[in-house]
Amino acid sequence: MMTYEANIPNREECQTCPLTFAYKEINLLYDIAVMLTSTTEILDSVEKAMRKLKQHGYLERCALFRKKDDADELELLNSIDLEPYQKKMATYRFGEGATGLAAKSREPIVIENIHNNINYLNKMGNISTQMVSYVAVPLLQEDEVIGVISANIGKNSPLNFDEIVRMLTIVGSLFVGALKAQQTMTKEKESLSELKTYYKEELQKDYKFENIVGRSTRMQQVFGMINTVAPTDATILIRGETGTGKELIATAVHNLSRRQNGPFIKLNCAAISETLLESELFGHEKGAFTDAREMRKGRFELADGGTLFLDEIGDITPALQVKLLRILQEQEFERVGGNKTIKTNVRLVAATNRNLEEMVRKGEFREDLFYRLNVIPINLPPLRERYEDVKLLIEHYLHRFMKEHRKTMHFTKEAMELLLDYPWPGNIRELQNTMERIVLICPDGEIQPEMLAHVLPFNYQKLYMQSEPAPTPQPAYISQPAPTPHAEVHSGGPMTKKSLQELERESILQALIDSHGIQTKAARLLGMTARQIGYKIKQYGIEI
Ligand SMILES: Nc1ncnc2c1ncn2[C@@H]1O[C@H](COP(=O)(O)OP(=O)(O)OP(=O)(O)O)[C@@H](O)[C@H]1O
Repeated sequence: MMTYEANIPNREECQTCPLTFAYKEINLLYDIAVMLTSTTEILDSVEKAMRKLKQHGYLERCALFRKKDDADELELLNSIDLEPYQKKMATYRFGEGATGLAAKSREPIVIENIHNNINYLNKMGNISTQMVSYVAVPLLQEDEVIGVISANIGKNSPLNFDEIVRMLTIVGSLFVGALKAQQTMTKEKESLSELKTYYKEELQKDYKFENIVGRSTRMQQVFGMINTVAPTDATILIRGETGTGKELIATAVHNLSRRQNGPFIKLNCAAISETLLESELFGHEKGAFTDAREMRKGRFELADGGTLFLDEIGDITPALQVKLLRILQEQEFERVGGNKTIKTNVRLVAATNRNLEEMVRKGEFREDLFYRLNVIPINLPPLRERYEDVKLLIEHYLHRFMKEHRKTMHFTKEAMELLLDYPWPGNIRELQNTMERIVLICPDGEIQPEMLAHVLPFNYQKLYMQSEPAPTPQPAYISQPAPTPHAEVHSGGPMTKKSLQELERESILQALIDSHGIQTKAARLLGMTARQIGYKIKQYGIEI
């Protein structure tokens, strides 16, 4: 690093030559700028810069404050000459003392004599008589106060107040610029590592076609359909209750299509607000709204050349339905806040567990959009309608989790019957979670029915364990003929839709009791998502 300090005279020495003095200032600022840009340890460099300013006799006790995110309050970011206990006290509300006043008024505050000025609060105490003045300069970014830089000025400072204010303004902006650059870098690093984790998780998911279990006629029909339509670019609408494998099937469609080497991008339309959803779908231009500091591509743009999976499509608002229709018809759109038309080549796979036809009838979902989406409908049956797959899935997940957790176990006939008779209201997701819990909780060896007490909803076991003799494995269909009353569940007879729903209601109620009314906890116990349990609580009119 170059320094230009040698042979440069003090102000007294160069009264006749103010330019030489200015050069000295410039060189000092140059050194600080180089220091800040040549490291990633910005706060260390800030401190070094403060010491340099002190060395030159310009400033003492220099301090950099930043505005808190959630309050009009300043907190100390870095300083020199302060003890830890003094640093703790160094917070100022906007308007409080000279430092707070600088933030509030957005103007530099100069206190000529700190020893007789009420605005100098001396919060940190221990001020020497050598320090006579105090200067606090607000730091602005895009017209917002983001902090304050301050310093005490000794009796012998070679600079006058104007020069000190100028010096602090320049140094403060250098500090802020460097800190901002570091912040952006950290954010980018974080989002890169999030992306890495995301892709790692995605890779770990069992998205390979051979991992999609299903020997039932209904699932065989689904597989046949996927094989036929995946290679085309047709829009697909996957229908099915929660946890029936809609996302898994969407991924299979992508992997079997000509777009398999392109991106597979997904978005759950129910999880976010309308404004956010619009910007997630179409992206936004810089400045489109308050938080839009940078341009961001939306999912339609990111999925260019690949597949976009829109889950919970039934949840989008009428305004967004119009925009979606346009993009489906014309394959073009504009980012939020922009007027440039962007072309995209995306294959859409949508999914929902809502009754779109009824929504169309009620005027809640556009009919034209419905037909655009419903080009190829794929209906995924719930587990209760494909009883023959339950055993397969139990075995599939038992093996998978045994391998994952390095355990060896098998079910007794009775334990398997208990699982087969359970209605699996949360479908495959619930079954999968239950199997992992079983593998984790049960010891190696034989799994007895009693051991399942901790993994199946309490009410189900109560119903089941009471039944004597042990029920024979009967399919728990709603499609069973001859509905039988609830009590017959105890004797192992087929469950009626009513008894199944009652069972589900009771399981949910029990889980809510077990989790002291905390829905997310109850959902976890049942292998459901918070949204699913919320929906069921509403459906069954359960009061919390
Ligand atoms: N046929 C299947 N064979 C094996 N595992 C499956 C099958 N279908 C789904 N799964 C697994 O069940 C879990 C739930 O599946 P998925 O997320 O695809 O359901 P979903 O219908 O999209 O759920 P939601 O409606 O809640 O979004 C996933 O872990 C998935 O791997």
